[in-house]
Amino acid sequence: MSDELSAQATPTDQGYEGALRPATLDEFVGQAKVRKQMGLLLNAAAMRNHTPDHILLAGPPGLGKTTLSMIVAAEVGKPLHQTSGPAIQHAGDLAAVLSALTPGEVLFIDEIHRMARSAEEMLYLAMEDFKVDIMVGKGAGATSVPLELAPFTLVGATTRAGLLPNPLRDRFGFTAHLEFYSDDELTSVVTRASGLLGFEVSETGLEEIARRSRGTPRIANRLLRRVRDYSLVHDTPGDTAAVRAALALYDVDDHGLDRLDREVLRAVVERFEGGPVGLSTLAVSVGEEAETIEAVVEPFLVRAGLLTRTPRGRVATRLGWEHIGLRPV
Ligand SMILES: Nc1ncnc2c1ncn2[C@@H]1O[C@H](COP(=O)(O)OP(=O)(O)OP(=O)(O)O)[C@@H](O)[C@H]1O
Repeated sequence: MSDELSAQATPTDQGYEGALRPATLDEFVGQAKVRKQMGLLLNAAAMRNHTPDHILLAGPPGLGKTTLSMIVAAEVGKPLHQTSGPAIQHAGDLAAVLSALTPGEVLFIDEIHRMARSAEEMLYLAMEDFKVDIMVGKGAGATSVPLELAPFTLVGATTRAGLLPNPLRDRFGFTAHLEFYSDDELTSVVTRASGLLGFEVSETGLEEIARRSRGTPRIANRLLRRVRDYSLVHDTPGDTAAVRAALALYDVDDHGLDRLDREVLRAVVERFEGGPVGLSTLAVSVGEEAETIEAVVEPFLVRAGLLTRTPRGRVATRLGWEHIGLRPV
């Protein structure tokens, strides 16, 4: 990028995802029940001058878990310390993170279901009593030393709440289940984002983007940025025609299915005669991780009424067959 351009371009100009992130609960679109529950918990803690209770945020990717963790830190006016389950592979890793926390700091652990078991058990005591037992020395001479921690608020995020052991899940004072967003909510998301980007899009164009964003704000903002690129390169206004042309270029169909969604649905219909088919068999047939299919693709296909999950496996619905252009056998 040329120097003068890089000097002028701000993160918002660049349209980086983070630059569009809501900074307060008021700016956070949708999830009305979660916002009310979270607002109550934060206000009550502030009135008591206490650190808020620990919060678990569960839901598919891109629905606002990281955003909410940042909002919690902003609302309590304390620093946010971010890490992730995969980065905590030993109890020592967690002890280092916890002992560095200052009073009232918010600790965000993304993908908390992927933390090492030894660290998980250390977290139980830390969450409940703000202390950890550190093993000092090795072998017969090893001793356990209690370490007092500063009071903190843990915000855990997971796309697989079912994988969390009960002792960990039970220690969260509040669990928020983030749902997919409605088309109207996503229209608000992209209306706000287009204003931040200074990119004017017609109302019907914004509604079209929202309708094809798989119920997910991250995707809505990403599609908006692609339409913005298309509009710039082709020197065309952000109207419905530009939206449709840009989304066609990026293989997003009328219902918001992307290439992988269609591949999975087509595999169930054509290779497994509509199902039932098991998750691992389906994952192998499309060359994807089972976790991606289960956490990203399926929740959307099920919500769109194209696929159902049965005890015997995944089954395509009549709508699913028709979406592929076939009739159920
Ligand atoms: N409720 C919302 N209102 C407006 N924008 C939102 C909302 N939720 C998410 N976004 C936008 O979507 C982007 C992705 O959200 P975020 O990173 O919080 O998702 P996530 O659930 O943490 O995803 P992952 O599980 O992949 O970490 C944010 O940068 C933000 O711009």
